[in-house]
Amino acid sequence: MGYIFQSTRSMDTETISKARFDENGDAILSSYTSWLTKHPSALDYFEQMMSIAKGKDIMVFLDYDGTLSPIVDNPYRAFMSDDMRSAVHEVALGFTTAIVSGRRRDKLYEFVQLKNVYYAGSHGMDISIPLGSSKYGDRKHQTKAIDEEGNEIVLFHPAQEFLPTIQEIIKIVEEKTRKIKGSMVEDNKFCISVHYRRVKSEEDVCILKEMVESVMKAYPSFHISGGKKVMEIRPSINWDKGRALQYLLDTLRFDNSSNVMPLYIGDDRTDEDAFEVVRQTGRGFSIVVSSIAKETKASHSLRDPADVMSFLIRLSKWKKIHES
Ligand SMILES: O=P(O)(O)OC[C@H]1O[C@H](O[C@H]2O[C@H](CO)[C@@H](O)[C@H](O)[C@H]2O)[C@H](O)[C@@H](O)[C@@H]1O
Repeated sequence: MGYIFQSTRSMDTETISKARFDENGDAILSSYTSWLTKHPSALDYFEQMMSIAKGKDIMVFLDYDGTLSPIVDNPYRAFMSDDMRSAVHEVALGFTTAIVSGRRRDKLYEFVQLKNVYYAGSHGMDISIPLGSSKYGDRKHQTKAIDEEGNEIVLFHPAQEFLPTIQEIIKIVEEKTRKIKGSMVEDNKFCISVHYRRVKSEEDVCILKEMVESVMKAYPSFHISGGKKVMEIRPSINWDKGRALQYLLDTLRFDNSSNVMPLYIGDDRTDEDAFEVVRQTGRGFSIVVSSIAKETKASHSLRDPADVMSFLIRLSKWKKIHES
């Protein structure tokens, strides 16, 4: 049985230990306090983190839903607050910053509306970089293009060939699931999200899942992964948010790439791939956004988007002090 996501600020230890699964279906560990010793708060450990980062080129990676905007019932209304936008803007003035999301890139830009950050949509399967900042080479799946404002950009689309099939799947899944009240199919361009947050009964959720699974049997080159009350239909290519992070580190122009330190903040299962890449680089910080104790590869934690904002504000202030 699923567990309703709830801030642990209002929960006592006994309540936390009774909870069993979060809304991803991931096990909730018994004690948040002992979990914090393994994944300390990035706010409490800020000074320690920055003493390690001093002299390095931090590159900031941010997930969107559940990290920069709180989880809400309607995915089309997951707005970012102006204060959060301004915090991200300030961070991006001091550090190279990218937003890596399951959302389609154009939608992500509509929400974030910042010109000084890089965008990787569709779980990293849609990356856009201005030509001038890209180490543009003979890399597969890269093409030059012109954006809406006439700027030369480099697009990276490793799942381009799947586009027609994705549209076909969307039509079939929409048709099949139409009767499940509250369900919603979101076209994320290179992947598809089937939402069930607003489906009232557990029985309907099961029927919906079976419907989607049965449709997808005819599409063996795709797989379904889970997220927060969502089924994510993705092409089965060797690409994820971790690979996207690596791509951005490799592709953006850094004078001394061994001096670059990735800092990734995310809340969802798909962010774990990026946490793993950060771990493998042997430098950098991975921060999970969670108010419950759960299995994660992240080194640090923050409770919720409000904590993320405080962290970002502190980070840009730190940068200003250490620049002067
Ligand atoms: O990688 P992310 O930026 O975290 O995107 C993951 C999915 O987020 C969105 O869905 C989630 O947030 C919605 C709004 O709060 C919520 O209603 C839904 O239940 C969550 O699963 C987004 O709509 C998906 O397309 C993204 O794949």
